[in-house]
Order: sequence, then structure tokens, then C-alpha cells
Amino acid sequence: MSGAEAVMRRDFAARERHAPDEAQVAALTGLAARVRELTEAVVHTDVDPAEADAVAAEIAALTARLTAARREHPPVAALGADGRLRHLANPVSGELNPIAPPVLLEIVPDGGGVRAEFTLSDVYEGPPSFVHGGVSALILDQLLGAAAAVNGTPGMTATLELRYRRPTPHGVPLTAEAKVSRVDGRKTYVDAAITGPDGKATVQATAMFVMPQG
Ligand SMILES: CCCCCCCCCCCCCC(=O)SCCNC(=O)CCNC(=O)[C@H](O)C(C)(C)COP(=O)(O)OP(=O)(O)OC[C@H]1O[C@@H](n2cnc3c(N)ncnc32)[C@H](O)[C@@H]1OP(=O)(O)O
Repeated sequence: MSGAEAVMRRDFAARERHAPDEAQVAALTGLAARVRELTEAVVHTDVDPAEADAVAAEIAALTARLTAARREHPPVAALGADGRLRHLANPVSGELNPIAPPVLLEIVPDGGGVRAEFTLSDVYEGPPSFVHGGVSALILDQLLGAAAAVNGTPGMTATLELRYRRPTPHGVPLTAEAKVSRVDGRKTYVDAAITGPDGKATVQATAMFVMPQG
């Protein structure tokens, strides 16, 4: 077993013991949603420096209240009612993670991979009016990895190739889909794309996932 694999196994085992129950998940999901609104407000606010300082002091007090009961690690995953793994703190799909939009994935039946419908606010803006290319890459990596996992052939992202065909707009409904194209031993090849409201792909991606040895 490699050193990296040993670390991952140890961490996963430790974090599973701290899986939050459904009532806590529901409350923390609401908390994360309010923090997303806060982030949006911070990015757009035009308050004067004194008001910004006052709000910062109140937020520091709220942070201290949350830190009073602090987990050693974020929760990694929990089993949903449908028996599927939910990545609660994942930076793309995690409903408990305020930096996640969140992009919630659904499994497409009959081996169709995974898909998601989502809207990105201008908090994720790169070029004016458009989504940051790194954010698109983050979202696609998640979908590609989930498609590999749902196929029963999960792995670590070994390669990720992106083609930015046209700018991805924010503030409008987007669709992303990913599907396994080929499995070769420990390697799984997956294709994905983000599509705009006009039905045209804005970003296309191909990736190879490798299941670590052992
Ligand atoms: C509803 C949804 C459910 C959700 C479920 C979960 C969703 C989760 C979504 C999460 C999504 C986010 C996911 C993330 O963020 S994963 C985080 C980002 N990725 C990493 O950090 C990966 C770091 N790298 C590694 O850990 C190792 O290098 C890996 C595991 C990749 C391979 O180390 P290992 O020691 O095992 O490999 P090997 O040397 O025996 O080689 C094996 C074969 O592979 C070929 N090879 C290897 N690397 C490369 C490369 N870079 N390009 C081309 N080829 C490569 C190699 O030539 C050989 O081929 P062959 O000679 O046999 O032909």
C-alpha cells in the first residue's frame, strides 16, 4: 500500500465515525446556504469602511460560536435515503460546504453516467459576465469522477483535458453531463460537457481516472 493510499484509508475510517445525523445535516445545509448568501453579499456590498468593520466583528463572533464545537475533519460522506453516497463537504456537490454552488448530481439510468442542472452566480465570475474557467474545470472533474464511480470503476484523476468552446454564462441554467467511454484495467476514461441554455456545449472535457494500486 502506498503512503498516499494509507493516509486516505486512515482519514476515511476516522471521518466516517463522525457522520452527522439527518437533523444535523438539515440544519448545517441551511447554515451553508445562509453563508453562500453572505459570500454573495460580501462580493457585492458597497458599505462604508466602518460598517464593513462592524459586520466583520459580528461575523468573527459567529465563527467563534461554530468553532466552539469543531470536528477534527469535515464530514467526508454519508449514505442518503436512497443508499447513495452523499459528499456532504465536497467543494462542488457538498450541501454543507458554503464554497460549493452546490452542484447536485443525479445518476442517469441504464449506464448513462451522471448529470446536473445548476446556476452559477457571479461569485464564480472570471471574465466579466462569464464563469471562471477553473470553476468549470472543478465542476467537470467532479462529474467525471462521479461518472467513473457510478460505473463501479472509481479512481483518482490522472489526466484532465479541457476544451473551452465558448464562454460559460453565469446567472442562467446550465447542464453538465459525464459518461464513461472506456475501461482498461485500472484506467477509466470519461467524457463530459457543460451546456448553456441554448443547448450548445461551452466546455468539453475528457479525463482518465486511475484506481490506485491495491
Ligand atoms: C452520485 C454520485 C456518487 C459520487 C461518487 C464519488 C465522486 C467523486 C468525484 C471526485 C472527483 C475528483 C477527483 C480528484 O480530485 S482526485 C485528486 C486529483 N488527482 C490526484 O491527486 C492524483 C495523484 N496521482 C496519483 O495518486 C497517482 O499518480 C495515480 C493514482 C493517478 C496513479 O498511481 P498508480 O501508482 O496507481 O499508477 P501506476 O504508476 O501504477 O500507473 C497505472 C497506469 O496508469 C498510467 N498513469 C498513471 N498516472 C498517469 C497520468 N497522470 N497520466 C497518464 N497515465 C497515467 C500509468 O502509465 C499506468 O499505465 P500502464 O503502464 O499500466 O498502461
